Amino acid sequence: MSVIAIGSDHAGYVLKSAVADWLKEAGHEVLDLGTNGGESVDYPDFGRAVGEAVASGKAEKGVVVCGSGIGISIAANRVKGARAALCMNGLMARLSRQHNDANILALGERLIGIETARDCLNEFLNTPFEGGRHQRRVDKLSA
Ligand SMILES: O=C(CO)[C@H](O)[C@H](O)[C@H](O)COP(=O)(O)O
Repeated sequence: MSVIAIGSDHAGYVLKSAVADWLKEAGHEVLDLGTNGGESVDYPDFGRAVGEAVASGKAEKGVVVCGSGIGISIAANRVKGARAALCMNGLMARLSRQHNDANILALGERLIGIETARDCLNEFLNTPFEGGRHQRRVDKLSA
């Protein structure tokens, strides 16, 4: 199985812990880049850490979580090579893989329920990129 980097701020810590458990259950190696508790921290630090782990190849994919998922997805996407997709349901996560070859899933702990988060993770991990016309567009993102 693959190495998956995870990171969150304080507002995403509980969901990040659940994500870590789900990933381990599925046989993945988890690279947990923090935060490690509920004390207030800044999401840019953790979004960047996960973005760098994925862009450098240290991890195959990543998952980032904050309260809304917005701030930490912005932070991850500032790293060249990171394609973080903020998803609110399984269909968004599936499309982020099929069309965008997303390599980081962003979730908002304060906005989605635990089962929806699990659906998002399953779609993100198990859906292949479709390539074809989408490859040309992803190449433009990288250029
Ligand atoms: O970046 C965010 C909002 O776009 C995240 O939801 C943060 O987790 C949130 O801003 C943290 O808020 P807090 O009031 O400091 O807990």
